[in-house]
Amino acid sequence: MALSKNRILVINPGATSTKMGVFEDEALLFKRTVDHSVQDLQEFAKVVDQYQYRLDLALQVLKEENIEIKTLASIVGRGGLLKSLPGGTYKVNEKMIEDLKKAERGEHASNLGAVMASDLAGQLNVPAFIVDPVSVDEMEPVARISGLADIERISLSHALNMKAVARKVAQEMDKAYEDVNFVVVHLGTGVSVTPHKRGKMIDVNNAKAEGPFSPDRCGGLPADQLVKLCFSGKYTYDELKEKVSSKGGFYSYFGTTDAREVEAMAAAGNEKANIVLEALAYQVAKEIGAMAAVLEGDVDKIILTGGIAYSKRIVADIAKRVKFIAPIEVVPGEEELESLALGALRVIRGEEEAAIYS
Ligand SMILES: Nc1ncnc2c1ncn2[C@@H]1O[C@H](COP(=O)(O)OP(=O)(O)O)[C@@H](O)[C@H]1O
Ligand SMILES: CCCC(=O)OP(=O)(O)O
Repeated sequence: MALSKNRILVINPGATSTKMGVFEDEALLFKRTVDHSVQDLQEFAKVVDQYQYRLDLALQVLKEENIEIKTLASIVGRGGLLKSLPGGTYKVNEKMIEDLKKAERGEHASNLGAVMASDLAGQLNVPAFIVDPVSVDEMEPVARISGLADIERISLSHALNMKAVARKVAQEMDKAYEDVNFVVVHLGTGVSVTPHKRGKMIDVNNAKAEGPFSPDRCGGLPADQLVKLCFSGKYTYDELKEKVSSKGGFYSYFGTTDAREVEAMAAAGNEKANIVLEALAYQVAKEIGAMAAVLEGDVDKIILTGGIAYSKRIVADIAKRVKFIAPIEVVPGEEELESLALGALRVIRGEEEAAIYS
């Protein structure tokens, strides 16, 4: 088989799934989502320990799709919790892999994207990239002040999907991303609410630690009660860290991170499920209001994206509270795989220079 120059494998490890696909230039050859239940992942103490499990699944999918790995011209992974950096396409290098393996900025499945891409690319002697990692940081100085001198607010978000969707919506308005103001909300396993001012994400609730709760995270908690819980002797450091970052939100109330299951419970008359669903929409709406204030009310559109944006009920519950701010555009699901492939293509074609992580 002739080697295709631009056959690109993209790998997006998320909290509850590994999404992957193969593109030939812009054309999608296939896309697959392998879901991981809490039970599947509970034997791994750290995210990096999931490496072989997720890699084997990815290789199995390639086999099932009849893609020979030697035909790949490059591999792109979702970028993880790296140092704060500007958006763009980055060549995977040793420093990046070292930082991700150490998980100094925290544990998240996206930390595996560059590691998986780098190992496969190394075997094939082709380049590996990441695009718009979760640590893209375009916050203005005022947004970094937390209110406690020991703590600085940081930017961790679904930057890849939010920027891709924002660009697409701007294009549909016949405008450039750099000419509009949006509040973009990613409703996934984590939730990001971001004001995009003329092409820059000038603030964001850190999707691992602040803002609304989400399917597996608690979001911002009342500080004094959290401090009390930390020193209650009920939990170790690791247990409490896991509780707030992957066993909070829907999971803490219902033992599932699947919004569809919680909706089904509410529809069957479960009152707790009903109010927790309403609370998610309520908290997201409050955060949208806060980010509209960051934009001084100059908001062209509010964009709702991510898996939960498929939920008519949650979207309607958010919309009724924020529709006074700006028109709402719903773009359910995500464009992460396409955005990863396009980011690599721009570099392969010489349209953009790959940034270097250092
Ligand atoms: N049709 C749907 N209706 C409601 N929720 C959905 C639907 N499809 C997916 N979801 C929910 O979206 C969440 C995952 O969103 P996704 O954007 O795929 O997450 P991730 O952030 O892990 O990429 C899960 O809670 C899932 O239950
Ligand atoms: C850390 C920000 C990105 C994020 O929360 O992704 P998931 O929703 O996939 O966990």
